[in-house]
Amino acid sequence: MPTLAEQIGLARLKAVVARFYAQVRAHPRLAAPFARVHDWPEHLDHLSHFWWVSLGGARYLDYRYAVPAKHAAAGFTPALLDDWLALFAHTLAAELPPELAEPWLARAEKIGQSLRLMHELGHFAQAAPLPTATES
Ligand code: HEM
Repeated sequence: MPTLAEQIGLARLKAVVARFYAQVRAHPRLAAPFARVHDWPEHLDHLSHFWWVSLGGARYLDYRYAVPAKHAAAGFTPALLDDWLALFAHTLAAELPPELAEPWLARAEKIGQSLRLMHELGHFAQAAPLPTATES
C-alpha cells in the first residue's frame, strides 16, 4: 500500500504547498505573521519536505525544524490557526481529488491540535516576557 505521500507524489505536493503559501501571503490576517519569512524559496522547500515526511515519505533534506520556537516568534494564536486550516482546506479541495485531500487535511488538523495545545500550555509564551504581578 503506497503512503499518502507517494500517492500524491512530490511534484504535486510541492505545487499544493506553493499555492497555499501564495494564498497565505494574500490573506487579510495570515499575511502579517508570514511577513517575517524573508527567503520564500527556502521556506517552501522546508514546508514541502515537512509535509512529505508527515504524510509518510522518506526524509530527503538535512534540516532541523524548530516548530514551537518559530510559531512562538510568529505570534501563533488559535484564531490564526482557524484561518490557516480553513485556507488549507480550500487549497487542498481545489488541487486534489477528495481521497487525497481529506486524509491530508486530517493530518493538518491533528498537527493544528498539537499547536493549539502547546499554545494553551504556554509553550509559545516563552519567547515573550511574562507579565508581572503588578500588571493587570
Ligand atoms: C496546522 C497548522 C500549521 C502547520 C502544520 C505549520 C507548520 C509549520 C512548519 C513545519 C514550519 C517550519 C518551521 C521551521 O522551519 O523550523 C512553519 C513555519 C512558520 N509558521 Fe506554521 N504551521 C501551522 C500554522 C501556523 C499558523 C496558524 C501561523 C500563524 C502565526 C503560522 C506561522 C508560521 C510562520 C510565520 C512560520 C515561519 C517562521 C520563520 O521561518 O521564522 N503557522 N509552520
